[in-house]
Amino acid sequence: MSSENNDQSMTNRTRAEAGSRADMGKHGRYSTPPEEGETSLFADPDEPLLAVRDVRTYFDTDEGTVKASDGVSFDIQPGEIVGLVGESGCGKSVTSRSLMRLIQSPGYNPSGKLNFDGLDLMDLSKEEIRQVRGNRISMIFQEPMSALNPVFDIGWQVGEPLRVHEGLKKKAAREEAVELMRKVGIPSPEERVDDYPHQFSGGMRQRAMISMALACKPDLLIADEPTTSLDVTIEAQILELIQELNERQDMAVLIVTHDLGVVAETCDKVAVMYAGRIVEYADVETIFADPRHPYTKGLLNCIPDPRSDDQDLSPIEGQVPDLADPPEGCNFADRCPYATPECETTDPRLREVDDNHLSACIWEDPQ
Ligand SMILES: Nc1ncnc2c1ncn2[C@@H]1O[C@H](COP(=O)(O)OP(=O)(O)OP(=O)(O)O)[C@@H](O)[C@H]1O
Ligand code: NI
Repeated sequence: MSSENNDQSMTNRTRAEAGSRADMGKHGRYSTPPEEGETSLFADPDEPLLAVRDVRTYFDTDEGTVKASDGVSFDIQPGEIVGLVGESGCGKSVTSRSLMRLIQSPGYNPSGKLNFDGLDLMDLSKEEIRQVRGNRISMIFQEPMSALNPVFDIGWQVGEPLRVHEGLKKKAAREEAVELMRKVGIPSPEERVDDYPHQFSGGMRQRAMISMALACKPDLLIADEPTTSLDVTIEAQILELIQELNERQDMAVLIVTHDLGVVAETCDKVAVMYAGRIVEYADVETIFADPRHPYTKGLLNCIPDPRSDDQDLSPIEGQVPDLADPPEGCNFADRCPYATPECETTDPRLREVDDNHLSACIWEDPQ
């Protein structure tokens, strides 16, 4: 991994030089697109827990190839909470599921590199990836019933990863399940351990799913809209729980959400996704204080009223491009108030516009 990092800083330096030679316009410096196959992100990269590089998740369908994720790159450092945010249909769930190789649809055609602590997850066999899933990387979903089986009691299910990955016997796994349930705030866990999922409320099911995901102390938890189906009070409690576990266990979290409020409250870093691509990536303060990509600026201009029920991000005029037939240049150009003729023809790639701040706009600071 360290040799890769050296390569990264070299290619970034080359890119910075290319940028400084280029024109200055009213939107700041114009970037020379990096060479195809260049995968570096930061000039001074830390050692990430997960390095996602140029991940493409294509689906071959009758209507053509749907490019649900199209060259996605970002890092997750150990113990950090990263938010993956964007409008509905932009590819957040496909991206997060592809990290765990969970997609099994016909026509599924992935590529790219997923370096997790020295393992290339893309290259692992089915058996090897099973060893990682639920053990070193766990996932929780919006709808807990999709992860919980209605015919087994909660204790059996929470203890399952311990039986599978750590070889615990039934009794020991059940005892451990009670402790895990206690840890996530399920009251009277020694009694509730025998309940079935339908006997749990929505919030308690979400807690049960989290306790199952945490059983093997994963290094990374992927949470896809973990609070979307919950009311605001329960949502706050679950987010607090995720943050607490992140701190206590030094567990990194990728939290997928369309809610910028969730991002502001919980995340250290933010990856903004638009039409299958990461368009901006920076720490949370920077994203809110100094957004560079016009799509991020658009999202922030339209933060919905917190008192309203409608928290969807659909404020920017125009339509998301057809992922089966994306435009030649920037795929946000036709909705972008700052677009210039160059934007129609140049495919913008993610590049460093400031220290640890990436944007996929050809302009460094459009305004
Ligand atoms: N199996 C599949 N075959 C073809 N297209 C698919 C498949 N799965 C997802 N897609 C398409 O990929 C795109 C991204 O979907 P995805 O579910 O990742 O979006 P999302 O950002 O998670 O949206 P939401 O916020 O609504 O959950 C969508 O256009 C979707 O129709
Ligand atoms: Ni989704």
